[in-house]
Amino acid sequence: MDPEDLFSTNLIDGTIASRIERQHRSRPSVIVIGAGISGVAAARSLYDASFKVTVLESRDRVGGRIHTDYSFGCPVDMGASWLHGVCNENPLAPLIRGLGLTLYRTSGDNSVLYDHDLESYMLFNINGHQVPQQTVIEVGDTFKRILEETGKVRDENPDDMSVSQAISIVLDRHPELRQQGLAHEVLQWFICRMEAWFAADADMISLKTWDQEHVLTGGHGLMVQGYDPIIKSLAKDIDIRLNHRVTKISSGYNKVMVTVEGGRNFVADAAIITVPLGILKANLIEFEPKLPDWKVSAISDLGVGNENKVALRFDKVFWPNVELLGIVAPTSYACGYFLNLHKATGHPVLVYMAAGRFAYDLEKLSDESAAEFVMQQLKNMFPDACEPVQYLVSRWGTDPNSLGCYSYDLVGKPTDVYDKLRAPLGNLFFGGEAVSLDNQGSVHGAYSAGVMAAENCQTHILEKQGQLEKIPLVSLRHEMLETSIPLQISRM
Ligand SMILES: Cc1cc2nc3c(=O)[nH]c(=O)nc-3n(C[C@H](O)[C@H](O)[C@H](O)COP(=O)(O)OP(=O)(O)OC[C@H]3O[C@@H](n4cnc5c(N)ncnc54)[C@H](O)[C@@H]3O)c2cc1C
Repeated sequence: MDPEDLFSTNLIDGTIASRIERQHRSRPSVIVIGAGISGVAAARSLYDASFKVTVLESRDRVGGRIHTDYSFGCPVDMGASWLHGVCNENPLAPLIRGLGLTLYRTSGDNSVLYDHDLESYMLFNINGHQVPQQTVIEVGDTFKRILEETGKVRDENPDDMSVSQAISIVLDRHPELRQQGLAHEVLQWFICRMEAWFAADADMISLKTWDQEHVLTGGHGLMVQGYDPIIKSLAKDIDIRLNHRVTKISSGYNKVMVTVEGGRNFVADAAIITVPLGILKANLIEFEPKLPDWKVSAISDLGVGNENKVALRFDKVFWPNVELLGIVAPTSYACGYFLNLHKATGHPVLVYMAAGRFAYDLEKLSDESAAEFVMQQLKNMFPDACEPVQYLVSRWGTDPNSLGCYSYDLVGKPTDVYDKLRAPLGNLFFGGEAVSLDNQGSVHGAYSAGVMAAENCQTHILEKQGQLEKIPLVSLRHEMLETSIPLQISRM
């Protein structure tokens, strides 16, 4: 009998528990909830260490917020697309090297303004007039100055405030930094780019922590072949049950019982929870016993942002050969930009990216209306723009499997929120991007968080079974991938 069937009665009585105990004694078992990068990384580590691993995934695909779509005939990442930190210290570097994947670097180490260098922009106003590059550079410098000045505001104020509040204080103190007319619109565009980094509006972003992230060196690189090969490689041979939406997690008797939609139960020695923070915030999974108050507070004290993409495939390229085509406007909400995938991958694809409240508003439109809206923006810049052959629209904010795109620090976030989020509860362990030690909101952060949760889970189980000394905790597979093959980077 399959161990999970033993629990179809929904009861963990002494008899059943002891039978399960006997079945599992030889090989420790773990259920991983969620088959995003964090879940598959956790599962991979455990599988390579000879644990019995079952991954339960609500969607009909693996990858989660990594979703490389191939319907255009070329890879288009509708979720994560950049590797933040193109360097050997990036935990994903061994995998990327081993799989021979190429990176297109959109910015180097000195890029202050997020994942693009200033020279790769071409900006237009709402009437389609190109913004002189000199204005872009000058306002970019002013924006850096404003951000530096917000550092002083932070030092003076013990209490946290939003980045937009701090910018207002700086502009009141330094009227010479205020911009007028077109320059004001360009400044709003830089704020829009900042908001895209956090996937939240500037009035939601914490002044205390916005620049405190430990960013890896090497700049930012687009995954030319998409992120999907990494997921596929990690997921190879793992028992992943798609269309298994977890509704309840019960822990006790040194066992965890996980219930999926439809009532089927799965049982293991421990579970690793890697569902997005948005799912935990929405209480879509019942915990038995209930999560302690400190865990519930940690879940609510961290923010989840939203970002959406509208990808357009054309049959010819009618736009200039730059990486970003931006639209400046009087407010950051009304600004926008397209990522030119043609420059990075050679395919005639533009990807419009929207973040924060605007990303939620975009989800209120049908796919067709979203594509029309975006095309109108493009036609303002290029009146001769042709219609797209195909389009794709993401809906990360309302997708019941994600409910947001990634976590960010809310104003006034308690300092120990990450420690509390990642803290295990008996035989329940927590992975996912939001519990990453240093790089929340990223793929490599989610990966490391999954590996770390797996290591903690392994140690916990082996300690309980008195086997800690007998089994090595190191996964051989990753050591094998530590080769001297260099990262393949275009646009150095
Ligand atoms: C639009 C967008 C752009 C991004 N850009 C970048 C980028 O360029 N670079 C970067 O580094 N990061 C980027 N990110 C962030 C990155 O994608 C995430 O940090 C990372 O993929 C999260 O991985 P995860 O495993 O923690 O979560 P997920 O990938 O969300 O995995 C969690 C899994 O749990 C599943 N699940 C949910 N509920 C249940 C349930 N009840 N039962 C079972 N399974 C469930 C989900 O379906 C999902 O597969 C972006 C994200 C988005 C959305």
